[in-house]
Amino acid sequence: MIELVNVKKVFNAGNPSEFSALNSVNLRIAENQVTVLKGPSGSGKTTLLSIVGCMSRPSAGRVKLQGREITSLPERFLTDIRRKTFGFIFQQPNLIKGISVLDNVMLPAYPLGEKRSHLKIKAMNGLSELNIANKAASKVEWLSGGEAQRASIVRALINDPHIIIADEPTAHLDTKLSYRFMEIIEKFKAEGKTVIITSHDPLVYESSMVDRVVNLRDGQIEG
Ligand SMILES: Nc1ncnc2c1ncn2[C@@H]1O[C@H](COP(=O)(O)OP(=O)(O)OP(=O)(O)O)[C@@H](O)[C@H]1O
Repeated sequence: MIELVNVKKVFNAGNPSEFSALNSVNLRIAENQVTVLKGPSGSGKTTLLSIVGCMSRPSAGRVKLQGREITSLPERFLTDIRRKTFGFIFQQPNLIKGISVLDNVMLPAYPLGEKRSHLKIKAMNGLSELNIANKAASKVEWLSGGEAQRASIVRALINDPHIIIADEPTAHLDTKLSYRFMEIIEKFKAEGKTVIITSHDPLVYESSMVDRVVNLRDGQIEG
Protein backbone atom coordinates (compact mmCIF):
# COMPACT_ATOMS: atom_id res chain seq x y z
CA MET A 1 0.00 0.00 0.00
CA ILE A 2 1.00 3.58 -0.65
CA GLU A 3 0.05 6.15 1.95
CA LEU A 4 0.30 9.92 1.71
CA VAL A 5 -0.12 11.87 4.93
CA ASN A 6 -0.62 15.64 4.84
CA VAL A 7 1.37 15.95 1.64
CA LYS A 8 2.05 19.47 0.39
CA LYS A 9 3.96 20.63 -2.65
CA VAL A 10 5.03 24.22 -3.06
CA PHE A 11 6.83 25.35 -6.21
CA ASN A 12 9.19 28.35 -6.19
CA ALA A 13 8.88 28.76 -2.42
CA GLY A 14 9.79 32.25 -1.22
CA ASN A 15 9.54 33.77 -4.72
CA PRO A 16 6.75 36.00 -6.02
CA SER A 17 5.83 33.04 -8.27
CA GLU A 18 5.35 30.73 -5.24
CA PHE A 19 2.56 28.26 -5.94
CA SER A 20 0.96 25.57 -3.79
CA ALA A 21 0.20 22.70 -6.14
CA LEU A 22 -0.84 20.24 -3.40
CA ASN A 23 -2.46 21.19 -0.10
CA SER A 24 -2.62 18.61 2.69
CA VAL A 25 -3.32 15.57 0.60
CA ASN A 26 -4.20 12.42 2.54
CA LEU A 27 -4.53 9.33 0.40
CA ARG A 28 -4.22 5.55 0.71
CA ILE A 29 -3.72 3.63 -2.50
CA ALA A 30 -4.58 -0.04 -2.16
CA GLU A 31 -2.49 -2.79 -3.71
CA ASN A 32 -3.70 -4.78 -6.69
CA GLN A 33 -6.22 -2.11 -7.62
CA VAL A 34 -6.53 0.36 -10.46
CA THR A 35 -6.76 3.91 -9.12
CA VAL A 36 -7.42 6.89 -11.38
CA LEU A 37 -6.49 10.44 -10.36
CA LYS A 38 -8.94 12.72 -12.11
CA GLY A 39 -9.37 16.48 -12.10
CA PRO A 40 -9.20 19.64 -14.16
CA SER A 41 -6.01 20.83 -15.80
CA GLY A 42 -3.68 22.26 -13.16
CA SER A 43 -5.41 20.47 -10.26
CA GLY A 44 -2.18 18.70 -9.26
CA LYS A 45 -2.55 15.22 -10.78
CA THR A 46 0.94 15.00 -12.29
CA THR A 47 2.48 16.58 -9.21
CA LEU A 48 0.81 13.97 -7.01
CA LEU A 49 1.78 11.13 -9.33
CA SER A 50 5.42 12.20 -9.36
CA ILE A 51 5.48 12.19 -5.54
CA VAL A 52 3.82 8.75 -5.39
CA GLY A 53 6.40 7.44 -7.89
CA CYS A 54 9.37 8.87 -5.92
CA MET A 55 10.24 11.20 -8.80
CA SER A 56 9.87 14.25 -6.60
CA ARG A 57 9.69 14.94 -2.89
CA PRO A 58 6.83 16.62 -1.05
CA SER A 59 7.53 20.04 0.51
CA ALA A 60 5.84 18.74 3.67
CA GLY A 61 4.10 15.57 4.81
CA ARG A 62 5.01 11.92 4.57
CA VAL A 63 4.91 9.19 1.94
CA LYS A 64 4.91 5.54 2.96
CA LEU A 65 5.48 2.67 0.59
CA GLN A 66 4.46 -0.74 1.95
CA GLY A 67 4.67 0.67 5.45
CA ARG A 68 8.14 2.14 4.95
CA GLU A 69 8.55 5.87 5.27
CA ILE A 70 10.39 6.99 2.14
CA THR A 71 10.06 10.77 2.34
CA SER A 72 13.40 11.38 3.94
CA LEU A 73 15.49 8.69 2.23
CA PRO A 74 18.64 9.86 0.45
CA GLU A 75 18.40 10.21 -3.34
CA ARG A 76 20.32 7.01 -4.13
CA PHE A 77 17.81 4.91 -2.15
CA LEU A 78 14.93 6.64 -3.90
CA THR A 79 16.52 5.92 -7.27
CA ASP A 80 16.80 2.27 -6.32
CA ILE A 81 13.17 2.07 -5.15
CA ARG A 82 12.06 3.84 -8.32
CA ARG A 83 13.91 1.40 -10.53
CA LYS A 84 12.79 -1.79 -8.77
CA THR A 85 9.25 -0.92 -7.75
CA PHE A 86 7.74 1.34 -10.39
CA GLY A 87 7.11 1.23 -14.11
CA PHE A 88 6.39 4.63 -15.64
CA ILE A 89 4.24 5.29 -18.68
CA PHE A 90 4.15 8.92 -19.74
CA GLN A 91 1.94 10.93 -22.07
CA GLN A 92 4.86 11.26 -24.47
CA PRO A 93 6.74 8.00 -25.01
CA ASN A 94 10.15 9.69 -24.34
CA LEU A 95 12.05 7.07 -26.31
CA ILE A 96 15.69 7.73 -27.14
CA LYS A 97 16.22 8.57 -30.80
CA GLY A 98 19.03 7.03 -32.81
CA ILE A 99 18.88 3.63 -31.13
CA SER A 100 16.60 0.68 -31.81
CA VAL A 101 13.27 -0.10 -30.21
CA LEU A 102 14.83 -3.17 -28.58
CA ASP A 103 17.68 -1.13 -27.05
CA ASN A 104 15.22 1.47 -25.77
CA VAL A 105 13.14 -1.19 -24.09
CA MET A 106 16.15 -2.87 -22.42
CA LEU A 107 17.76 0.36 -21.20
CA PRO A 108 16.12 0.65 -17.73
CA ALA A 109 17.28 -2.88 -16.89
CA TYR A 110 21.02 -2.31 -17.46
CA PRO A 111 21.74 -0.89 -13.97
CA LEU A 112 20.29 -4.04 -12.39
CA GLY A 113 22.96 -6.19 -14.04
CA GLU A 114 20.74 -8.85 -15.60
CA LYS A 115 22.37 -11.00 -18.30
CA ARG A 116 21.89 -9.41 -21.73
CA SER A 117 20.66 -12.66 -23.29
CA HIS A 118 17.90 -13.03 -20.64
CA LEU A 119 17.03 -9.40 -21.01
CA LYS A 120 16.71 -9.69 -24.74
CA ILE A 121 14.28 -12.62 -24.46
CA LYS A 122 12.20 -10.69 -21.92
CA ALA A 123 12.16 -7.58 -24.12
CA MET A 124 11.22 -9.55 -27.24
CA ASN A 125 8.41 -11.30 -25.34
CA GLY A 126 7.07 -7.91 -24.25
CA LEU A 127 7.26 -6.52 -27.77
CA SER A 128 5.48 -9.62 -29.12
CA GLU A 129 2.73 -9.26 -26.57
CA LEU A 130 2.02 -5.75 -27.80
CA ASN A 131 2.35 -6.76 -31.46
CA ILE A 132 5.46 -4.75 -32.24
CA ALA A 133 8.15 -7.45 -32.23
CA ASN A 134 8.55 -6.81 -35.97
CA LYS A 135 9.77 -3.30 -35.10
CA ALA A 136 12.44 -4.42 -32.59
CA ALA A 137 15.33 -3.45 -34.86
CA SER A 138 13.72 -0.21 -36.11
CA LYS A 139 14.93 3.13 -34.91
CA VAL A 140 12.29 4.75 -32.71
CA GLU A 141 11.91 7.75 -35.02
CA TRP A 142 10.39 5.41 -37.61
CA LEU A 143 7.54 4.32 -35.32
CA SER A 144 3.96 5.57 -35.49
CA GLY A 145 2.55 7.31 -32.39
CA GLY A 146 0.73 4.18 -31.22
CA GLU A 147 3.77 1.95 -31.80
CA ALA A 148 5.97 4.36 -29.83
CA GLN A 149 3.46 4.35 -26.98
CA ARG A 150 3.42 0.53 -26.97
CA ALA A 151 7.24 0.42 -26.98
CA SER A 152 7.23 2.74 -23.97
CA ILE A 153 4.82 0.38 -22.18
CA VAL A 154 7.16 -2.57 -22.81
CA ARG A 155 10.05 -0.45 -21.48
CA ALA A 156 8.02 0.39 -18.34
CA LEU A 157 7.55 -3.32 -17.67
CA ILE A 158 11.09 -4.56 -18.32
CA ASN A 159 12.01 -4.69 -14.61
CA ASP A 160 8.72 -6.40 -13.75
CA PRO A 161 7.53 -3.54 -11.55
CA HIS A 162 4.94 -4.11 -8.86
CA ILE A 163 3.40 -0.67 -9.34
CA ILE A 164 2.58 0.88 -12.72
CA ILE A 165 2.28 4.63 -12.91
CA ALA A 166 0.74 6.15 -16.03
CA ASP A 167 0.40 9.88 -16.65
CA GLU A 168 -2.38 10.66 -19.17
CA PRO A 169 -1.52 7.46 -21.07
CA THR A 170 -4.28 7.76 -23.66
CA ALA A 171 -3.78 11.46 -24.46
CA HIS A 172 -2.16 10.69 -27.81
CA LEU A 173 -3.96 7.46 -28.64
CA ASP A 174 -7.01 7.00 -30.84
CA THR A 175 -10.10 5.26 -29.46
CA LYS A 176 -9.07 1.79 -30.62
CA LEU A 177 -5.59 2.03 -29.08
CA SER A 178 -7.05 3.55 -25.91
CA TYR A 179 -9.26 0.48 -25.49
CA ARG A 180 -6.23 -1.69 -26.20
CA PHE A 181 -4.38 0.20 -23.46
CA MET A 182 -7.20 -0.53 -20.99
CA GLU A 183 -6.97 -4.23 -21.90
CA ILE A 184 -3.29 -4.06 -21.00
CA ILE A 185 -4.27 -2.48 -17.67
CA GLU A 186 -6.69 -5.35 -17.08
CA LYS A 187 -3.85 -7.79 -17.65
CA PHE A 188 -1.64 -5.95 -15.12
CA LYS A 189 -4.41 -6.18 -12.59
CA ALA A 190 -4.85 -9.91 -13.22
CA GLU A 191 -1.11 -10.29 -12.56
CA GLY A 192 -1.56 -8.65 -9.15
CA LYS A 193 0.00 -5.30 -10.02
CA THR A 194 -1.07 -1.97 -8.60
CA VAL A 195 -1.94 0.64 -11.22
CA ILE A 196 -2.20 4.40 -10.72
CA ILE A 197 -3.30 6.51 -13.69
CA THR A 198 -3.92 10.23 -14.11
CA SER A 199 -6.54 10.92 -16.72
CA HIS A 200 -9.35 13.14 -17.80
CA ASP A 201 -10.35 10.66 -20.48
CA PRO A 202 -13.80 9.12 -19.72
CA LEU A 203 -12.72 6.02 -21.61
CA VAL A 204 -10.21 5.51 -18.77
CA TYR A 205 -12.00 6.67 -15.62
CA GLU A 206 -15.37 5.15 -16.59
CA SER A 207 -13.79 1.80 -17.44
CA SER A 208 -15.05 -1.22 -15.50
CA MET A 209 -11.40 -2.07 -14.78
CA VAL A 210 -11.03 0.95 -12.54
CA ASP A 211 -11.54 0.26 -8.84
CA ARG A 212 -11.35 3.82 -7.58
CA VAL A 213 -11.49 7.35 -8.95
CA VAL A 214 -9.86 10.06 -6.82
CA ASN A 215 -10.99 13.57 -7.72
CA LEU A 216 -8.51 16.39 -7.34
CA ARG A 217 -9.33 20.08 -7.42
CA ASP A 218 -7.00 22.98 -6.62
CA GLY A 219 -4.44 20.63 -5.10
CA GLN A 220 -6.90 18.92 -2.80
CA ILE A 221 -8.83 15.68 -2.83
CA GLU A 222 -12.56 16.20 -3.15
CA GLY A 223 -15.11 14.21 -1.19
N1 LIG B 1 7.97 22.92 -11.65
C1 LIG B 1 6.92 23.72 -11.46
N2 LIG B 1 7.09 25.01 -11.11
C2 LIG B 1 6.03 25.83 -10.89
N3 LIG B 1 4.76 25.45 -10.97
C3 LIG B 1 4.51 24.17 -11.31
C4 LIG B 1 5.58 23.24 -11.56
N4 LIG B 1 5.01 22.04 -11.88
C5 LIG B 1 3.68 22.22 -11.81
N5 LIG B 1 3.38 23.49 -11.47
C6 LIG B 1 2.03 24.04 -11.29
O1 LIG B 1 1.32 23.22 -10.38
C7 LIG B 1 -0.04 23.07 -10.79
C8 LIG B 1 -0.38 21.60 -10.90
O2 LIG B 1 0.32 21.06 -12.02
P1 LIG B 1 0.11 19.56 -12.49
O3 LIG B 1 0.99 19.34 -13.65
O4 LIG B 1 0.25 18.65 -11.32
O5 LIG B 1 -1.43 19.61 -12.93
P2 LIG B 1 -2.30 18.50 -13.67
O6 LIG B 1 -3.54 18.30 -12.85
O7 LIG B 1 -1.48 17.29 -13.94
O8 LIG B 1 -2.65 19.27 -15.01
P3 LIG B 1 -2.87 18.73 -16.54
O9 LIG B 1 -4.14 17.93 -16.51
O10 LIG B 1 -2.98 20.00 -17.30
O11 LIG B 1 -1.66 17.91 -16.89
C9 LIG B 1 -0.18 23.83 -12.10
O12 LIG B 1 -0.77 25.10 -11.84
C10 LIG B 1 1.25 24.00 -12.58
O13 LIG B 1 1.40 25.22 -13.30
